[in-house]
Amino acid sequence: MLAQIQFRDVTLGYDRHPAVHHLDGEVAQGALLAVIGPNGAGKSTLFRGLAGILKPLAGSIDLGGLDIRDIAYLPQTADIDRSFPISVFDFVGTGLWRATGFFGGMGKLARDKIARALAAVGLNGFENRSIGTLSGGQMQRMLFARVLLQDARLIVLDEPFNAIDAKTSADLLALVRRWHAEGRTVLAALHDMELVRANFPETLLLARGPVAWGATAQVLTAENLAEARRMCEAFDDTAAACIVHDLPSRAA
Ligand SMILES: Nc1ncnc2c1ncn2[C@@H]1O[C@H](COP(=O)(O)OP(=O)(O)OP(=O)(O)O)[C@@H](O)[C@H]1O
Repeated sequence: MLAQIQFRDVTLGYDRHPAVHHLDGEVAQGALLAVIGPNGAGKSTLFRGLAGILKPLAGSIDLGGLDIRDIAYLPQTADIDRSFPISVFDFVGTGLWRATGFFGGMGKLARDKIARALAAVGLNGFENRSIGTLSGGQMQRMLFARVLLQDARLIVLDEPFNAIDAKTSADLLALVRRWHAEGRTVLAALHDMELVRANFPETLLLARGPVAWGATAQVLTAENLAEARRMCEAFDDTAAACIVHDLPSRAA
Protein backbone atom coordinates (compact mmCIF):
# COMPACT_ATOMS: atom_id res chain seq x y z
CA MET A 1 0.00 0.00 0.00
CA LEU A 2 1.37 3.40 -0.94
CA ALA A 3 1.47 6.00 1.80
CA GLN A 4 -0.54 9.17 1.31
CA ILE A 5 0.70 10.75 4.53
CA GLN A 6 3.88 10.09 6.49
CA PHE A 7 4.31 11.67 9.89
CA ARG A 8 7.98 11.74 10.80
CA ASP A 9 8.40 12.43 14.50
CA VAL A 10 6.25 15.48 13.98
CA THR A 11 5.58 18.07 16.67
CA LEU A 12 2.96 20.76 16.13
CA GLY A 13 2.04 23.56 18.47
CA TYR A 14 1.56 27.20 19.19
CA ASP A 15 4.13 29.78 20.31
CA ARG A 16 6.77 27.03 20.60
CA HIS A 17 4.53 25.02 22.98
CA PRO A 18 3.78 21.57 21.55
CA ALA A 19 0.14 20.54 21.28
CA VAL A 20 0.88 17.26 19.45
CA HIS A 21 4.29 15.71 19.75
CA HIS A 22 6.38 12.84 18.44
CA LEU A 23 3.86 11.46 16.01
CA ASP A 24 5.27 8.83 13.70
CA GLY A 25 3.33 6.71 11.25
CA GLU A 26 1.70 6.62 7.90
CA VAL A 27 -1.75 6.75 6.38
CA ALA A 28 -2.22 4.61 3.27
CA GLN A 29 -3.69 6.04 0.10
CA GLY A 30 -7.42 5.45 0.17
CA ALA A 31 -7.58 4.97 3.96
CA LEU A 32 -10.63 5.93 5.97
CA LEU A 33 -9.15 6.97 9.31
CA ALA A 34 -10.90 8.25 12.44
CA VAL A 35 -8.80 10.47 14.70
CA ILE A 36 -10.16 10.38 18.22
CA GLY A 37 -9.07 11.57 21.65
CA PRO A 38 -10.27 13.63 24.61
CA ASN A 39 -10.86 17.39 24.37
CA GLY A 40 -7.54 19.10 23.86
CA ALA A 41 -5.88 15.89 22.60
CA GLY A 42 -4.52 17.72 19.55
CA LYS A 43 -6.86 16.50 16.80
CA SER A 44 -7.57 19.95 15.35
CA THR A 45 -3.92 20.89 15.66
CA LEU A 46 -2.91 17.78 13.70
CA PHE A 47 -5.44 18.62 10.99
CA ARG A 48 -4.21 22.21 10.79
CA GLY A 49 -0.77 20.75 10.23
CA LEU A 50 -2.08 18.55 7.42
CA ALA A 51 -3.87 21.49 5.82
CA GLY A 52 -0.64 23.51 5.88
CA ILE A 53 -2.10 26.12 8.25
CA LEU A 54 0.40 25.20 10.95
CA LYS A 55 4.04 24.43 10.23
CA PRO A 56 5.67 21.66 12.32
CA LEU A 57 7.82 22.84 15.22
CA ALA A 58 9.90 19.70 14.62
CA GLY A 59 9.78 16.67 12.36
CA SER A 60 7.85 16.68 9.12
CA ILE A 61 4.66 15.66 7.34
CA ASP A 62 5.13 14.11 3.91
CA LEU A 63 2.01 14.26 1.77
CA GLY A 64 3.18 11.80 -0.89
CA GLY A 65 3.71 14.48 -3.50
CA LEU A 66 0.31 16.10 -3.00
CA ASP A 67 0.13 19.81 -3.47
CA ILE A 68 -1.53 21.68 -0.62
CA ARG A 69 -4.34 22.44 -3.07
CA ASP A 70 -5.05 18.70 -3.36
CA ILE A 71 -6.23 18.73 0.26
CA ALA A 72 -9.79 19.58 1.21
CA TYR A 73 -9.98 20.70 4.81
CA LEU A 74 -13.26 21.05 6.65
CA PRO A 75 -12.65 23.11 9.81
CA GLN A 76 -14.78 22.99 12.93
CA THR A 77 -17.81 25.23 12.38
CA ALA A 78 -16.68 27.25 15.41
CA ASP A 79 -13.63 28.31 13.39
CA ILE A 80 -15.79 29.89 10.69
CA ASP A 81 -16.60 33.58 10.93
CA ARG A 82 -20.35 33.47 10.39
CA SER A 83 -20.57 37.25 10.38
CA PHE A 84 -18.56 37.38 7.15
CA PRO A 85 -20.95 38.78 4.52
CA ILE A 86 -20.91 36.01 1.93
CA SER A 87 -23.73 34.02 0.37
CA VAL A 88 -23.95 30.22 0.53
CA PHE A 89 -23.40 30.08 -3.24
CA ASP A 90 -20.22 32.17 -3.13
CA PHE A 91 -18.88 30.36 -0.07
CA VAL A 92 -19.29 26.95 -1.71
CA GLY A 93 -17.79 28.44 -4.90
CA THR A 94 -14.50 28.99 -3.05
CA GLY A 95 -14.11 25.21 -3.43
CA LEU A 96 -13.37 25.85 -7.09
CA TRP A 97 -10.48 28.24 -6.48
CA ARG A 98 -8.02 25.43 -7.11
CA ALA A 99 -9.41 25.15 -10.64
CA THR A 100 -10.32 28.77 -11.36
CA GLY A 101 -7.71 30.64 -9.31
CA PHE A 102 -8.54 33.31 -6.78
CA PHE A 103 -9.49 35.89 -9.41
CA GLY A 104 -10.84 33.43 -11.93
CA GLY A 105 -14.22 34.27 -13.38
CA MET A 106 -17.17 31.99 -12.76
CA GLY A 107 -18.63 30.68 -16.00
CA LYS A 108 -21.77 28.63 -16.52
CA LEU A 109 -19.87 25.37 -15.98
CA ALA A 110 -18.67 26.52 -12.55
CA ARG A 111 -22.11 27.79 -11.58
CA ASP A 112 -23.65 24.45 -12.57
CA LYS A 113 -21.07 22.58 -10.49
CA ILE A 114 -21.87 24.70 -7.46
CA ALA A 115 -25.60 24.13 -7.97
CA ARG A 116 -25.02 20.36 -8.20
CA ALA A 117 -22.90 20.34 -5.03
CA LEU A 118 -25.60 22.27 -3.16
CA ALA A 119 -28.23 19.83 -4.42
CA ALA A 120 -26.08 16.86 -3.33
CA VAL A 121 -26.10 18.11 0.27
CA GLY A 122 -29.78 19.07 0.24
CA LEU A 123 -29.28 22.84 0.14
CA ASN A 124 -31.36 23.65 -2.94
CA GLY A 125 -32.87 27.09 -2.53
CA PHE A 126 -30.21 28.29 -0.07
CA GLU A 127 -27.98 29.86 -2.73
CA ASN A 128 -28.61 33.48 -1.82
CA ARG A 129 -28.80 33.05 1.94
CA SER A 130 -26.04 34.71 3.93
CA ILE A 131 -23.96 32.07 5.75
CA GLY A 132 -24.76 33.78 9.06
CA THR A 133 -28.42 32.74 8.74
CA LEU A 134 -27.75 28.98 8.53
CA SER A 135 -28.50 26.49 11.29
CA GLY A 136 -25.66 24.30 12.55
CA GLY A 137 -26.71 21.38 10.36
CA GLN A 138 -27.15 23.57 7.27
CA MET A 139 -23.72 25.09 7.90
CA GLN A 140 -22.18 21.61 8.01
CA ARG A 141 -23.96 20.65 4.78
CA MET A 142 -22.56 23.79 3.16
CA LEU A 143 -19.03 22.89 4.27
CA PHE A 144 -19.46 19.42 2.77
CA ALA A 145 -20.63 20.98 -0.51
CA ARG A 146 -17.39 22.95 -0.66
CA VAL A 147 -15.36 19.78 -0.04
CA LEU A 148 -17.31 18.06 -2.85
CA LEU A 149 -16.31 20.81 -5.26
CA GLN A 150 -12.68 20.69 -4.24
CA ASP A 151 -12.43 17.19 -5.71
CA ALA A 152 -9.35 16.53 -3.56
CA ARG A 153 -7.30 13.34 -3.13
CA LEU A 154 -6.97 13.97 0.61
CA ILE A 155 -9.98 15.02 2.69
CA VAL A 156 -9.56 16.15 6.29
CA LEU A 157 -12.77 16.64 8.30
CA ASP A 158 -12.63 18.22 11.74
CA GLU A 159 -15.62 17.05 13.80
CA PRO A 160 -17.90 16.88 10.77
CA PHE A 161 -20.85 15.40 12.66
CA ASN A 162 -20.71 17.57 15.74
CA ALA A 163 -24.03 18.95 17.04
CA ILE A 164 -26.10 17.91 14.04
CA ASP A 165 -29.22 15.78 13.88
CA ALA A 166 -29.33 12.10 12.90
CA LYS A 167 -30.65 12.75 9.38
CA THR A 168 -27.91 15.27 8.59
CA SER A 169 -25.27 12.91 10.04
CA ALA A 170 -26.55 10.05 7.90
CA ASP A 171 -26.60 12.19 4.74
CA LEU A 172 -23.08 13.50 5.31
CA LEU A 173 -21.76 10.08 6.31
CA ALA A 174 -23.00 8.80 2.94
CA LEU A 175 -20.77 11.39 1.27
CA VAL A 176 -17.80 10.23 3.35
CA ARG A 177 -18.49 6.64 2.22
CA ARG A 178 -18.66 7.80 -1.37
CA TRP A 179 -15.31 9.58 -1.12
CA HIS A 180 -13.80 6.44 0.40
CA ALA A 181 -15.26 4.28 -2.40
CA GLU A 182 -13.73 6.68 -4.92
CA GLY A 183 -10.29 5.91 -3.47
CA ARG A 184 -9.75 9.25 -1.76
CA THR A 185 -7.95 9.32 1.58
CA VAL A 186 -10.30 10.54 4.30
CA LEU A 187 -9.43 11.52 7.88
CA ALA A 188 -12.08 12.65 10.34
CA ALA A 189 -11.79 13.88 13.92
CA LEU A 190 -14.67 12.33 15.84
CA HIS A 191 -16.06 11.95 19.35
CA ASP A 192 -18.86 9.44 18.71
CA MET A 193 -17.28 6.03 19.38
CA GLU A 194 -20.28 4.10 18.02
CA LEU A 195 -20.11 6.01 14.76
CA VAL A 196 -16.38 5.28 14.56
CA ARG A 197 -16.83 1.58 15.28
CA ALA A 198 -19.55 1.26 12.65
CA ASN A 199 -17.96 3.25 9.85
CA PHE A 200 -14.20 3.72 10.21
CA PRO A 201 -11.94 0.70 9.67
CA GLU A 202 -8.87 2.42 11.10
CA THR A 203 -8.43 4.71 14.10
CA LEU A 204 -5.70 6.89 15.55
CA LEU A 205 -6.19 7.53 19.26
CA LEU A 206 -4.39 10.74 20.10
CA ALA A 207 -3.57 12.26 23.48
CA ARG A 208 -0.99 14.89 22.51
CA GLY A 209 1.03 11.94 21.29
CA PRO A 210 -0.24 8.72 19.74
CA VAL A 211 -1.76 6.23 22.21
CA ALA A 212 -2.82 3.59 19.69
CA TRP A 213 -3.19 3.42 15.92
CA GLY A 214 -4.56 0.56 13.86
CA ALA A 215 -7.73 -1.46 13.31
CA THR A 216 -10.58 0.35 15.07
CA ALA A 217 -11.65 -2.62 17.21
CA GLN A 218 -8.12 -2.99 18.56
CA VAL A 219 -7.69 0.72 19.26
CA LEU A 220 -11.02 1.39 20.98
CA THR A 221 -10.38 -0.61 24.13
CA ALA A 222 -11.24 0.61 27.63
CA GLU A 223 -7.54 0.49 28.55
CA ASN A 224 -6.47 2.65 25.59
CA LEU A 225 -9.23 5.20 26.21
CA ALA A 226 -8.31 5.42 29.91
CA GLU A 227 -4.65 5.84 28.99
CA ALA A 228 -5.57 8.67 26.57
CA ARG A 229 -7.49 10.48 29.30
CA ARG A 230 -4.59 10.06 31.70
CA MET A 231 -2.06 11.34 29.16
CA CYS A 232 -4.15 14.41 28.33
CA GLU A 233 -4.67 15.27 32.00
CA ALA A 234 -0.96 14.89 32.72
CA PHE A 235 0.18 16.99 29.75
CA ASP A 236 1.92 20.28 30.57
CA ASP A 237 0.51 22.95 28.24
CA THR A 238 3.38 25.29 28.98
CA ALA A 239 6.13 22.80 28.12
CA ALA A 240 8.62 23.86 25.48
CA ALA A 241 9.01 21.83 22.30
CA CYS A 242 11.61 19.08 22.62
CA ILE A 243 14.57 19.47 20.34
CA VAL A 244 15.20 16.04 18.89
CA HIS A 245 19.00 16.31 18.87
CA ASP A 246 18.80 16.97 22.65
CA LEU A 247 17.30 13.51 23.10
CA PRO A 248 19.97 10.91 22.35
CA SER A 249 17.67 8.00 23.25
CA ARG A 250 15.22 8.95 20.45
CA ALA A 251 17.97 9.64 17.98
CA ALA A 252 19.67 6.28 18.65
N1 LIG B 1 -4.77 28.75 18.24
C1 LIG B 1 -4.27 28.22 19.35
N2 LIG B 1 -3.38 28.90 20.10
C2 LIG B 1 -2.83 28.36 21.23
N3 LIG B 1 -3.14 27.12 21.69
C3 LIG B 1 -4.02 26.40 20.98
C4 LIG B 1 -4.64 26.90 19.79
N4 LIG B 1 -5.48 25.95 19.30
C5 LIG B 1 -5.40 24.91 20.17
N5 LIG B 1 -4.54 25.18 21.16
C6 LIG B 1 -4.17 24.29 22.27
O1 LIG B 1 -3.64 23.08 21.72
C7 LIG B 1 -4.07 21.96 22.50
C8 LIG B 1 -4.74 20.95 21.56
O2 LIG B 1 -5.96 21.55 21.11
P1 LIG B 1 -6.78 20.99 19.86
O3 LIG B 1 -7.84 21.99 19.55
O4 LIG B 1 -5.85 20.60 18.79
O5 LIG B 1 -7.42 19.67 20.50
P2 LIG B 1 -8.66 18.79 20.00
O6 LIG B 1 -8.26 17.37 20.22
O7 LIG B 1 -9.06 19.18 18.64
O8 LIG B 1 -9.77 19.19 21.07
P3 LIG B 1 -11.38 19.20 20.96
O9 LIG B 1 -11.83 17.77 20.95
O10 LIG B 1 -11.77 19.90 22.23
O11 LIG B 1 -11.75 19.97 19.71
C9 LIG B 1 -5.00 22.51 23.58
O12 LIG B 1 -4.27 22.65 24.79
C10 LIG B 1 -5.42 23.85 23.05
O13 LIG B 1 -5.68 24.76 24.11
